[in-house]
Amino acid sequence: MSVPLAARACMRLSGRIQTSAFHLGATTAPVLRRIASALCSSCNIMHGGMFSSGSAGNGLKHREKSTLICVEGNIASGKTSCLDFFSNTADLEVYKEPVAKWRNVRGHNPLGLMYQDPNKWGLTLQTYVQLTMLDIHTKPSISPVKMMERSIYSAKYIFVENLYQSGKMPEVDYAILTEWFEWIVKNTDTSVDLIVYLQTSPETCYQRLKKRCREEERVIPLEYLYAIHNLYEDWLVKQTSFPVPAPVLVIDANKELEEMNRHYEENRGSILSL
Ligand SMILES: Nc1ncnc2c1ncn2[C@@H]1O[C@H](COP(=O)(O)OP(=O)(O)O)[C@@H](O)[C@H]1O
Ligand SMILES: Cc1cn([C@H]2C[C@H](O)[C@@H](COP(=O)(O)O)O2)c(=O)[nH]c1=O
Repeated sequence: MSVPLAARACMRLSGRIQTSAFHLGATTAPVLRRIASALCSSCNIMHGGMFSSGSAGNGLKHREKSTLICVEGNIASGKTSCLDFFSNTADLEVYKEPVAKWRNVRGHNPLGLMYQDPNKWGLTLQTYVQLTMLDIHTKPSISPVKMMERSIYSAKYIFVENLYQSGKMPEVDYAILTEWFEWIVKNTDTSVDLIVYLQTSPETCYQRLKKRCREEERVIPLEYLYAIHNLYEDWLVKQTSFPVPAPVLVIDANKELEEMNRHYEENRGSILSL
């Protein structure tokens, strides 16, 4: 078999494993998922061991292969609390959203600017969010499992999309962000192995947002959380809007913190793809 053919065969195998793993038994699925994530997503050829790294042939470095879990959900749905819960787990690296960077880049606050005037500053914030997400996706791992809060995919499919659909982002800004996004996804390794979606009602998030009281977010109305919620549901539950990059595990996250933590403990294995 020629190399391109072998690569294409690997690509098909990898795709099949990724999409069907959740229909398999509890013992087979994690093993297959690990095999799938050991396949290089840039050229879809197995590169030595499970945690090997290599060059994609275009000068860009691959992420060392580990299982990547992205925790997704609306604003204040409990993502950070979920990552906090798992943060002391052995063999797991946790990456929270770099909100501190979005609030302070060299003395500027793009998050605050965007909430004050989305038309003017949406592109600025989303360009920086995309960069910081890419940074986390491509960080070489030292553990077999990596968990990150949101992803480069939700930044684009949820937040950029919301700005654009609500008429708060000019078409040219949307086009430029889309060009950047498509280039990044094609030329770097942003592959994801599992999406954990914390599903909440917008009302629950609104209460938690008010309780957290982040200064920049004081202007957020309930309608904004509805818009983000609907985009998430279309993407991850109905799967009708944009490509879903990994199997999705949906968790009802409306419950109180204690109950959520109990649920995380009881379902540790499936959440961490073990
Ligand atoms: N299950 C829960 N029940 C009640 N309050 C919660 C729960 N999860 C998180 N919170 C609180 O809600 C706020 C937002 O939670 P956080 O984990 O920061 O959400 P996110 O990271 O999704 O924005 C915080 O004040 C947090 O303490
Ligand atoms: C990814 C992303 C986030 N934001 C905004 C939305 C919130 O105000 C914060 C993130 O806080 P959360 O409690 O972790 O949801 O950042 C954005 O405007 N654009 C984005 O792409």
